Amino acid sequence: MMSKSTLLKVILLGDGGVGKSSLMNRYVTNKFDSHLFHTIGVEFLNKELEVDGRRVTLQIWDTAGQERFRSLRTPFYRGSDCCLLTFSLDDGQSFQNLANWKKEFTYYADIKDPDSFPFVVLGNKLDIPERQVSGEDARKWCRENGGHPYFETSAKDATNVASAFEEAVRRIQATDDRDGHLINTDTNTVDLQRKSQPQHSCC
Ligand SMILES: Nc1nc2c(ncn2[C@@H]2O[C@H](COP(=O)(O)OP(=O)(O)OP(=O)(O)O)[C@@H](O)[C@H]2O)c(=O)[nH]1
Ligand SMILES: [Mg+2]
Repeated sequence: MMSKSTLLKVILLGDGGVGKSSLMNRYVTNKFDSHLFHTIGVEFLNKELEVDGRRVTLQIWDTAGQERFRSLRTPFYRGSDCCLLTFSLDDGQSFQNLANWKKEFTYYADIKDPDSFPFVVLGNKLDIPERQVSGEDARKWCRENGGHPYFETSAKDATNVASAFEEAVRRIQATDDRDGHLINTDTNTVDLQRKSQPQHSCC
């Protein structure tokens, strides 16, 4: 008999060029492309993993960070179980914009209680020596904006990428254990007590 696997939707948000697609590709396919094209709209990839003895299917949604694609990405926010707010450590403006990304997500995903929603913050491109954002400033922002976990990652050399996605799963599980839940991908049954339902829409 197959064991149960839970489907979890995590969404990567952040300015164009911070490395969202690269983080997803590194995690799912273990590859890195130094000349990746900007994303248009959204794309997603699935990854099976086990966290603390529980099997999950992580559905990672990668969105277009450029402002001109705003209307193409926002319809896909609903049903997210966790939001990965991403900036680049060599780009101070992308860090400044985290608050806007959080606001955009909270509005379009229709999050009723942002304080208890699992956000994880990623400072990417750790491998680049010219930093514009210190770990101290990033941690301070996370502390003051809801106590979000913070990871410094490099999609290029794979630093902390798996740990960041695993933390996303832990945060979701902690929230779900509190609220009651879930979707079972083997039986396709839905627990109607769950607050947010994953959606499987596509363009
Ligand atoms: N040095 C370094 N370069 C990276 C890293 N992650 C991504 N890049 C590069 O940064 C550029 C932008 O990366 P993407 O993954 O396309 O960025 P994105 O956030 O998906 O951008 P949009 O799709 O426009 O929203 C690419 O040339 C990547 O190769 C990293 O960790 N280190
Ligand atoms: Mg992209």
